[in-house]
Amino acid sequence: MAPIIAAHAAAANGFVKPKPENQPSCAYVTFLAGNGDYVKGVVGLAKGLRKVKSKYPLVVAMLPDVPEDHRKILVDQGCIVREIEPVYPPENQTQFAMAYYVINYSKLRIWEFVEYSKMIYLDGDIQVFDNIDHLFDLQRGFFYAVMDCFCEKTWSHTPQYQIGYCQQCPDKVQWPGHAGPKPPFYFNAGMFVYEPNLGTYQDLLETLKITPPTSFAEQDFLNMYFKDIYRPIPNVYNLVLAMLWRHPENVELDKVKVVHYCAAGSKPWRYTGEEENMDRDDIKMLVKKWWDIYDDESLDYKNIVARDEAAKQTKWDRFLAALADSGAFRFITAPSAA
Ligand SMILES: O=c1ccn([C@@H]2O[C@H](COP(=O)(O)OP(=O)(O)O)[C@@H](O)[C@H]2O)c(=O)[nH]1
Ligand SMILES: OC[C@H]1O[C@H](O[C@@H]2[C@@H](O)[C@H](O)[C@@H](O)[C@H](O)[C@@H]2O)[C@H](O)[C@@H](O)[C@H]1O
Ligand SMILES: [Mn+2]
Repeated sequence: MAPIIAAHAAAANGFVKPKPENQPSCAYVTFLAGNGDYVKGVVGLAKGLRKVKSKYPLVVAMLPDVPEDHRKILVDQGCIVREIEPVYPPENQTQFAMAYYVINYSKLRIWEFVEYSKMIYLDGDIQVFDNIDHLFDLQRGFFYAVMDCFCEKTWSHTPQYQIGYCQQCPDKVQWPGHAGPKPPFYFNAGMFVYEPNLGTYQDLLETLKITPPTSFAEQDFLNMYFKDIYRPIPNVYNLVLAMLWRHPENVELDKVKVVHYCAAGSKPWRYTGEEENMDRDDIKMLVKKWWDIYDDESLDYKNIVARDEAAKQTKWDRFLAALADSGAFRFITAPSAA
């Protein structure tokens, strides 16, 4: 099994470094492109992070093709919007697993956000159901993400799929010697813990110019680029939904902290239940959990701010009342100016 770095175990054995004072800031970051309905995903993510009481803001790396009204929706939900320019791979004949994956190379712009010392990237089709702020305490200098699964037909073009090998169950079908070296651990790029850095950012863009694009676009590219410092973290931090029917033995649903709605037909905001596997009870439950947060008005930023203001005012009123009761000060009513 991969040398999984379990964040909680890491904390237990002192692996997590104590936070120095004045630690530069951290933030969550997601990516939004187009005028479609992914904006709902980002609203859901912003509200989900608030529901789990995360201490950190959500930054949205936004392409210019996102309409102004979508931008306003996200600002009104407390998101920090950062406009980015698209990043395109070199000219190619590649058939991406999904045609729109070509825009996903623009995710690389988030390495330029050096006002943050560490960030957690989350796809817009991800929801955080338990607080994962502790991942910001993982040791610096590594790239943390959850291992992907090779069993969906989206992988049918790969030797792993043709051999029947998957890193999620490496003992089930061993990697055969005749197929060359066993592939290194491969992560799903829907969620990762990384450190923005201008040198890395420039090198990423330069390296991309000479890297032929492949089926999973920027996910393949990031796996190649970070393979020497990639450290797997437990599946609970990014449940790729296909795991539910491909590796149920690796999933304890009540322990899952982050759900990635990446299986075909599973995007909650356009869920019909008609695609393969979408009529499963666990899928229906997870889609409902997403909608429960999305529809919860108490999690809207404006209501949270209003509630915090009211709480502050109540505290101040109590303080003044206690001061008055203590007789420490006599409140003299000012003579009427009239
Ligand atoms: O029209 C689009 C397609 C994708 N995305 C962003 O790109 C990410 C990666 O795409 P997607 O999640 O659909 O890929 P999957 O994880 O399903 O393969 C999404 O989560 C969004 O954050 C977007 O904003 N608009
Ligand atoms: O642009 C490539 C995308 O590749 C990944 O999605 C895939 C991958 O996970 C496959 O392994 C699954 O089979 C498939 O369902 C899923 O859509 C990332 O989730 C996404 O953020 C993005 O990087
Ligand atoms: Mn996704």
